[in-house]
Amino acid sequence: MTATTVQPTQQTTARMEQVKMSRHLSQSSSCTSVSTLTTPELCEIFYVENRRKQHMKIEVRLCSQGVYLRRQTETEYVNEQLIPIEDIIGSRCGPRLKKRARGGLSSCKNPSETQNDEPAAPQADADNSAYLYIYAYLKQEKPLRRIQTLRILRFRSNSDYGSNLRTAAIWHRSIREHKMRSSSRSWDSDGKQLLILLNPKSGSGKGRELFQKQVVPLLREAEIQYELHITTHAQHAQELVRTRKDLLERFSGIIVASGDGLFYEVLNGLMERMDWRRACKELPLGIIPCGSGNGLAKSVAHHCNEPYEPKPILNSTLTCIAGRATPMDVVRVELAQRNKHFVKYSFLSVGWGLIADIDIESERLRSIGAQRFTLWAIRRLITLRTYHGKLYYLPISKNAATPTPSNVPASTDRTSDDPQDDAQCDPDVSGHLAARLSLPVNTTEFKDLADDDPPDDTGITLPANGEDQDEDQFVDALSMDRSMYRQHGDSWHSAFSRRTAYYSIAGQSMRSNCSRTPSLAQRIEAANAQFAELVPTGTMPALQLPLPTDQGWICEEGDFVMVHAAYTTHLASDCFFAPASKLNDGIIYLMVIRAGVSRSQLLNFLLSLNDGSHLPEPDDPFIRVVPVQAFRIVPSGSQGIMTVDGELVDYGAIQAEIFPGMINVMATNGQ
Ligand SMILES: Nc1ncnc2c1ncn2[C@@H]1O[C@H](COP(=O)(O)OP(=O)(O)OP(=O)(O)O)[C@@H](O)[C@H]1O
Repeated sequence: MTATTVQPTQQTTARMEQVKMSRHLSQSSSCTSVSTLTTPELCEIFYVENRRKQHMKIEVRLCSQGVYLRRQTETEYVNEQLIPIEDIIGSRCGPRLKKRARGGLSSCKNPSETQNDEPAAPQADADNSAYLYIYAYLKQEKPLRRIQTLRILRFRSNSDYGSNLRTAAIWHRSIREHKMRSSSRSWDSDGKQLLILLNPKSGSGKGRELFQKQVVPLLREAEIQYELHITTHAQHAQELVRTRKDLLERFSGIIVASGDGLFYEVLNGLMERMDWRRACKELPLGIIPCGSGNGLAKSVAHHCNEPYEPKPILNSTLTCIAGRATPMDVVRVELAQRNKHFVKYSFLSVGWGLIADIDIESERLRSIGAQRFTLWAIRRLITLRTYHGKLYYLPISKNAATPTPSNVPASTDRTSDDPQDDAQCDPDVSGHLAARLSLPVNTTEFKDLADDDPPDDTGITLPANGEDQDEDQFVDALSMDRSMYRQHGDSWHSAFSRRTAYYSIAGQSMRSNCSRTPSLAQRIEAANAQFAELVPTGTMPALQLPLPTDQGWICEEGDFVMVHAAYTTHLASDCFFAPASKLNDGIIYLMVIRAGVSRSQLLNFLLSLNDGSHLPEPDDPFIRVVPVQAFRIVPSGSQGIMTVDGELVDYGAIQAEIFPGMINVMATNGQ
């Protein structure tokens, strides 16, 4: 018979198979209701038999908050569980899956292949049931972690597989619709896909394998279509993002499966596009940490109150596929390189002195892993260097007008304003739900049976980490798009050539003085307007020009052990550098350490970086943290190390200015 769950009077027979519960079949009646939402609430009764041979009735409801399970034994004891819709990453319906395949199937496929990925109908004499697999990663606050959970519903009311599948498909579709409503973004809307860029050389060089084992199964469970590109050389990702013509038409977001270096390439590739403004607004960026530092991935997890360790790749993938995005600040960095000036866009840090030295010089010890930082820090402390130069900064003031590129979305994080979010985060939501559904209140938490239950072939022993994945399919998917097109205006990548055209200087515009005819003036106006569209214009004068004296700029000259600017909480996953930072606060945290600081104080500072307890006392004469919106460093001499987002740049004058909320990053608690 057909269990069309939208008919209130219809009787259904159904069965649920659930974690480590033994199989049993029984008749049940259906209860159904139609919510005020377009997507109906679904409700069915399933039966299982527990280990003590007790028959248990399980009511399963699907509503906008999630999947609600209420279990009742013959003695009327009731327990319940709500699997929140935001913790469900996807579902799948079809014939019964082999046990190994449930936790994550196969691997990435060609998009055209995945279109036809409908499960094959079973043989005539085989099981005619259709199964619904619901994949969830339940968030637990204390300790903060995600618990992998699979619920399997078995539909077998009808004698033929097709009818059972249709019933299961109604549930599958409804879960998808509720999920799309709750997440507010859908990575596959308008037939778009996610673009995933993977650096096979990042970190320990196992990025490709880790992606295949940990990321692919989750993408599969979430039914996310994607196009994977594996970089073959440095700058590859930047070139691809800069030149790909159909980037916005084809993709709904970009995920970087790598370290911070590849994210830096992607950000700069986006900013070098003629349509950078639209790209920043419409293409959220995600990070899956396969590198050695992984400062951004840890900062995003911190921002979202998501777990990171011990499974950073799995946790970050869940964040990327949650279907939300939150604005993040970007810093425009202008630097000199062989007498030319360049602009780079940064999301993490600018470093001069101690930490930049340790980061870059310890590269030669890369083979020993993260301990290279500790070893080199000791060496640097013994042979402590100081650098002479000038540091200019513009402190954050309430009245200060931080540059906001026009048309870039307002930098408001709507997390806490969203009433739906509040409802979803409410730990008592299941109790509320029970009350709303007029359920008994003497409930306890719904628990799976103990782990030591012998796993049967319907039980769930997770994770199944893709052991059955097909290596060939994976290789097939590694297509590399080499389509290139010439951009208009070659010169616009260079800040120098931009400046020779039209460049805003501290509120004024540099224009040709020989414009006597109105038509020329109009042309200049038009060109200026066009230029304003091409690059984000800030408030700082160009690097070689003096800073204004009347706008609150402060200058310090002297010997420095370090000046390190950060705009995310973590510089690396174990370096909680700027604890007060928010992804979208428009603040650069400038850590300044002056010469004269004792070695013991420095050692203490470095050792405390991992938990954020390194911050100085407010009256510390040597170490200070200054919240600024822009700064400039002019080092004396030509020997030293400077980094932008951990990448080595030419040593010399450098300046930076923050653009609040210029890009969007994938998050679990954003818009
Ligand atoms: N196929 C490749 N071969 C060599 N280098 C590459 C390749 N693809 C990208 N790169 C470069 O490798 C650099 C480092 O990459 P990435 O940041 O991903 O790893 P990492 O340095 O280990 O991590 P982190 O930056 O978090 O410390 C990037 O700057 C990028 O330009």
